[in-house]
Amino acid sequence: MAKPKNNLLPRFASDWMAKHWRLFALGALFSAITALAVASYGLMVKTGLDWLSATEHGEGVVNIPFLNIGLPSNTMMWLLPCAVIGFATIRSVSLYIQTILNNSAVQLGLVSIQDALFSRLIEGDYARLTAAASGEFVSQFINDMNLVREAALRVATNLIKGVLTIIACVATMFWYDWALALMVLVVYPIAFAPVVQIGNRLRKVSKAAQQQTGEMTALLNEGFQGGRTSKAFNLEDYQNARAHAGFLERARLYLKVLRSKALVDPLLEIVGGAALAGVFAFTGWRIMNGEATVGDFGGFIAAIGAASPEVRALGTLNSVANEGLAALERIYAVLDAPDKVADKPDAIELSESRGAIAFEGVEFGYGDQGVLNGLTFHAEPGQTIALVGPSGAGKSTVFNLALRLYDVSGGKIILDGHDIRDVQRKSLRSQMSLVAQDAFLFDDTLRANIALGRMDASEAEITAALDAAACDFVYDLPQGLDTQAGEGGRNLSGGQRQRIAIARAILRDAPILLLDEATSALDASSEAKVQAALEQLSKGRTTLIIAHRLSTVRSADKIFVLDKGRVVEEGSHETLMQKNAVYADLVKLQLSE
Ligand SMILES: Nc1ncnc2c1ncn2[C@@H]1O[C@H](COP(=O)(O)OP(=O)(O)OP(=O)(O)O)[C@@H](O)[C@H]1O
Repeated sequence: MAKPKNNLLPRFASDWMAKHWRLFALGALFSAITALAVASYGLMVKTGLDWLSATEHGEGVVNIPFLNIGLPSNTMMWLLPCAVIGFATIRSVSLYIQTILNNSAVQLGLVSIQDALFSRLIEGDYARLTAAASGEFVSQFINDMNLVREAALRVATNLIKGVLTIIACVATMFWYDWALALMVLVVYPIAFAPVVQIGNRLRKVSKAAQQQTGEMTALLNEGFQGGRTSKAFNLEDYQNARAHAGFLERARLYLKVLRSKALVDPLLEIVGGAALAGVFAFTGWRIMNGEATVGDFGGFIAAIGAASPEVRALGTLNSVANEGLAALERIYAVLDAPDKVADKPDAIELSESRGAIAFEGVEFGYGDQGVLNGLTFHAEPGQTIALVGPSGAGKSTVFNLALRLYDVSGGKIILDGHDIRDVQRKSLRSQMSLVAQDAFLFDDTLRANIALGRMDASEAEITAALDAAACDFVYDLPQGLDTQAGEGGRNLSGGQRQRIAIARAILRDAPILLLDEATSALDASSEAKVQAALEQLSKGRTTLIIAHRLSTVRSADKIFVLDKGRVVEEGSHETLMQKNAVYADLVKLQLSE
């Protein structure tokens, strides 16, 4: 269950930011120094104006605020410019240090969020990964992180500096003229109410915009990956139209966000103008009555001038923070989503499986529609079992369930006498070696892709696996085993990818082999070699084979013919041929092709 939204900020702070409190605290210290340096401008303007008007009236001594000492006019000539330069230098240096400190703290926090989000997705339910378009997760890492970064930075940078600058400026304003300061203090909060409202609205709009960004990323991904099909079928117009609709929607949502955001600055502008007008009128009247000096007026204006950018930054900070909160909501929704497939607290760790697998009355469906409907079959240790049947019968689903990528909705799967739901998933999967239909490779070297089967394999073991899987093509590549596989293995042909995936499975040396159309993309001569290697490999291991080409499963100990998620026939090749029913028909059909 996702936690309530109002928990987000404290959770965000304690989960990710609190551990970097030292950096934030130092950042806050430098923020305070910056704020005081900014507020000092008001005092210097007041002193400067009082000095100028004293000099104009022939007075030789100027009173220095706070210090309450009088300084000769000619000392002020050099002291005031030096003070201005000194405070400006302090302000610049502390601003720089504060920016670096806050950025470092936020960036480190973001690394932890990205680590947590990525491992949550990779280690969590497989169903979650396949349910959403891949672009949506990519977008979370890029766009949502940007929004969180922006919000956290603005809070760290502007909040303390802004609040302290405003407090210091307001304090000096009260010191110059309390009545005037009171007037300004009343106007600003009233003007701030709509700014806060805008921020709240932004949070909702921004959530929709971020959602759409995810869909957009998925659409672009699909567009680029489907380039071959798109060209072959002249689908450029179709692709352009889909992308255009996405871009338009993106622009619409962006403008919706902007319409709210763009209101903030003009609103604050009006407030600033009104405040200035009020100050002119009020101070003019007070100076005329001899209750204030020109220096007070100048200092007041300077204080408003110093506070205004901070007030404005706090106004836009609210919008940015709300956009960040919307992103945070999406991030926590992923982090908090419970896993359907999880290890029980007392789950057993399997050390070395014997390889006795049994599906007993297994029921399963990805959605409402049943895919497996009471599937029952057994594989004894060391046996080779073939699963054949029409497309969509549920054969690959059997592997998904054996690996516990999903849990059965009825019946059970037993491995060595244990219901696999009672076994730790990692230890279950380490008993199995899968060669999948799509033979996925990572964009790393071929050597690394093979070694992923067993991280501690030696070079000699890798070479042996390479030879057993008939990967002789590797030696013809200019960079041999150091060749980069490309995204998903796109630098290799389908058959080459399949052989590398087989080499990886050979190296894994697991007691159970799952071969899903493992040799379907191979040419006849490679297939014969790889087939021989797989037969050698399957000796002493339980092997489940899915194959459409029935010639590859003749030597299986037992063949199960699946249809609509249940076994409709079983036996060896010979018995099934003699039976002359479903399997025999499939074989005859293939022979006649
Ligand atoms: N991730 C998924 N989400 C929803 N439905 C799915 C998913 N994977 C498979 N299916 C559906 O489950 C059914 C069985 O699919 P499965 O891949 O197990 O069949 P198969 O027998 O291996 O087919 P083939 O021989 O074509 O590979 C199909 O109707 C398919 O549409």
